[in-house]
Amino acid sequence: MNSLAESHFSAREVSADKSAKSAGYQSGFGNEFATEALPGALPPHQNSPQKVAYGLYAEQISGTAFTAPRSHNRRSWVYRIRPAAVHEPFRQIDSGLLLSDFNAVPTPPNQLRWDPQTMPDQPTDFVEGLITMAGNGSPDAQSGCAIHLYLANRDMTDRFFYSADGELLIVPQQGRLELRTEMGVIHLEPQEIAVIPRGVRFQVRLPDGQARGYICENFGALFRLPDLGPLGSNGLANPRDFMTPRAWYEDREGDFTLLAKFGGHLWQAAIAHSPLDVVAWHGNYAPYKYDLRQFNTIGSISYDHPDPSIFLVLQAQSDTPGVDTIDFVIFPPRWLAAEHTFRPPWFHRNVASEFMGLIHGEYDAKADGFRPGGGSLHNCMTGHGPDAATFEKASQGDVSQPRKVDDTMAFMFETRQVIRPTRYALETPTLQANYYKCWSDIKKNFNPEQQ
Ligand SMILES: O=C(O)Cc1cc(O)ccc1O
Ligand SMILES: [Fe+2]
Repeated sequence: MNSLAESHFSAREVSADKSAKSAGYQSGFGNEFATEALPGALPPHQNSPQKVAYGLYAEQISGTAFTAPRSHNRRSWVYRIRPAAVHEPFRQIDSGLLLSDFNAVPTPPNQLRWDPQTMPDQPTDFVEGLITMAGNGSPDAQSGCAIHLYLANRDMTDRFFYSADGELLIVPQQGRLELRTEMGVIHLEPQEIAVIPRGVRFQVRLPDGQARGYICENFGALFRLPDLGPLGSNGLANPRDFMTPRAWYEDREGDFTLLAKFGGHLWQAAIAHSPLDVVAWHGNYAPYKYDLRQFNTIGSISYDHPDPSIFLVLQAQSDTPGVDTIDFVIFPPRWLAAEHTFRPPWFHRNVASEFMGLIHGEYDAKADGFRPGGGSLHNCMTGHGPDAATFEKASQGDVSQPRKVDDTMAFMFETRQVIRPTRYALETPTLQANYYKCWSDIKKNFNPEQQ
């Protein structure tokens, strides 16, 4: 129960309303949550009574097939001022740099790396500031993902958005976000992530005036926590650290806009009320956030650098056991203790494809050039690994003592299918033309006479 339920803003008042305090969070991953902003708004023991308390409408939102196994089944019941159906017809609008067609340009097998994008000089909200960098699969196939950047410097006040194409994994890099969703408010800062489920309407406000970050739009099976296998029953991202907002609503009327990403395109409809009007809800299909600093990092305490699957936060499973369509992996601060070992990531080529971003600090495989807010892409079987400077340093240094890798947070969207950069990503001046040269100074050390 919360006191924010009485947030009845007029359209004029809302611009003065700088921040909707969160009504708090409920803890746990994929739980059956139940939350009401007005006492007694949730119907007891049934979902769809003949009349709902306070004159609310009952509505279900399903995120999985009705018949999905119970362990995967996700749906919620929302009790709202007006049903989601109440709005004018949608018409397609220009989606700018936001897209979901990844076949327009051939994908080179090159190592690719981008500098951070600079903030727009025009007022730009979260949706206007979406730039699709790469992706695979399609919303139609309900498999694959789009990798977007967002660069925003204007609050969404009268505009609301949802993606019917996929759930949105939001990774802030700079600036806090206030995510006002149908199911409650999430306050998010860099080093935290949020997931907004497919279809859930929301708007983004910028407490710091501007914000930049990354998004993985997951077209396929919903993100879930990985199994832990021999690690046992605890570790990696612990379920209790996931936070889902409590119900919060506004009763606000005006000339508003509802934006939908649907079938890879952007659509717009007039709506005369705020769709953030859910007074109570229950179920297991809801937005959540997670603080990456809570990750229980596991590593080698004997020898050799393990595969990065030990850093897996969330996975989107495919139909093939053990093969995910998307792995969301992080490289958080951690102790390196492996002896007689080359401690940074080794040289490698993988069947999976890897888009990396840097939230904060430095990444231990790259001495320089990989900057916070930038990105890199190493596709299926593309050779990569430590740059020449990192190799020199790590193959000479003392590895008899543990060393802390501190003050860093990098992440990877790793996918089963090749990640195809967009035309924009291949033509933007932020693409580093000389990235491949970070391996040019790798020396030939081979000497058959010396073991
Ligand atoms: O390419 C990268 O830096 C990511 C990565 C890290 C690691 O520790 C092992 C393999 C891998 O792809
Ligand atoms: Fe890699």
